[in-house]
Amino acid sequence: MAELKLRDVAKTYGGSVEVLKNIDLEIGKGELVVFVGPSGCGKSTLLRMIAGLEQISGGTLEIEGQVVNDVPPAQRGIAMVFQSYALYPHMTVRDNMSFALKLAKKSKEEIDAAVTKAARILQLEPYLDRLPKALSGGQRQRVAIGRSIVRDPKVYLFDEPLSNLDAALRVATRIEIAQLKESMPDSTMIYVTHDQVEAMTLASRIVVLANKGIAQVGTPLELYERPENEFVAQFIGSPAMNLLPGKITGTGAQTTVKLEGGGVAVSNAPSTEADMGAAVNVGVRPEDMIELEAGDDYLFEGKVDFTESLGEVTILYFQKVNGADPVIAKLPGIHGDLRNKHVHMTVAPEKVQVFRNGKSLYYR
Ligand SMILES: Nc1ncnc2c1ncn2[C@@H]1O[C@H](COP(=O)(O)OP(=O)(O)OP(=O)(O)O)[C@@H](O)[C@H]1O
Repeated sequence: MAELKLRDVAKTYGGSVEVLKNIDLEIGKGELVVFVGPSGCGKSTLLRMIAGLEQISGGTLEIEGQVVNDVPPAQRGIAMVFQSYALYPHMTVRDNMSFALKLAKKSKEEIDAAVTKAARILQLEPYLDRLPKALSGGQRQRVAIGRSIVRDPKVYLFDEPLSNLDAALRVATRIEIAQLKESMPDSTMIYVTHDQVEAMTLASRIVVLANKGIAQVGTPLELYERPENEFVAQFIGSPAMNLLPGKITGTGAQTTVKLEGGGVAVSNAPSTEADMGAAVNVGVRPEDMIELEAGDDYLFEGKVDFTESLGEVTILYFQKVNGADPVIAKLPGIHGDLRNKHVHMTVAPEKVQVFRNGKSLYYR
């Protein structure tokens, strides 16, 4: 049974500002689902509605088969971890972690057992008698997580828990969260982030929110390899997927597209005769482009305008054509000065996406 079920959920602020609509989503027990999307798309709003901190304007939210739209936050069996740790500054780590259980009038033995267990999972045992001010940012975030673990919730909600940490600590804490999830395989977690690496590495499934709704739900690799639409194609991955306009010239199990730039793309995405001649965008990830000797069948050719050498990869920005975004290629390793060089590129057919009216041919 799904742990969490959202049916046709909507959110309107002040009776007129519609932020989310038609949200249908099921989250299974033990999943770690990550919400991503552009700023202001409603990620936090959706999380807060699940927590009960925000009224649901339409549709239903079920937790373990029970509609909880009107159930107060404390009775939903949910714990939320915020980006600001919201620890009580005058209480020790142990007291911070015990607080909710004391309020719930649990016995001292129960509280001690829960705190000891959470402290062990989070490696906080050496710090139990310290005040929050004597902890690092990462340790404070672990205490905040510990406060939710002791309550043994059905669902954990994380709202950008790592965004206040510096880069190195973010990586370390991200790995800790992945290990924490592994140590609690039955716990269901929902996680909001801006960070693609967090989404790709932590999620069992990613929910991409855009235009008030869900643009796609899938495993990280499904979203990367088979984006359903141009929005997801360009949102997941960095630099973003190139979109090259063209017309379909061959249909069947493979689709051939003659590109406006002169090249030809062959994709494993299937098409029908009705697609013949249709205007489409061909999607190609910068990292899938392979340099070709001139003269072969190329998908793209252009003059390199600018390069960035990152050591492990070199990013090529091609000269813009007709004011469109520059085409970008990412080549492994270090290259000599490629600026102004005329380069031909190809891409393997299984890596080529074709979008008609913004929607992938793979999803028909
Ligand atoms: N109390 C409110 N009244 C009116 N509009 C609101 C309210 N709270 C949020 N909004 C609007 O709802 C939209 C979604 O906000 P939300 O914070 O959920 O987005 P988000 O995806 O989490 O954004 P970010 O990534 O920037 O944190 C925004 O356009 C925001 O301005």
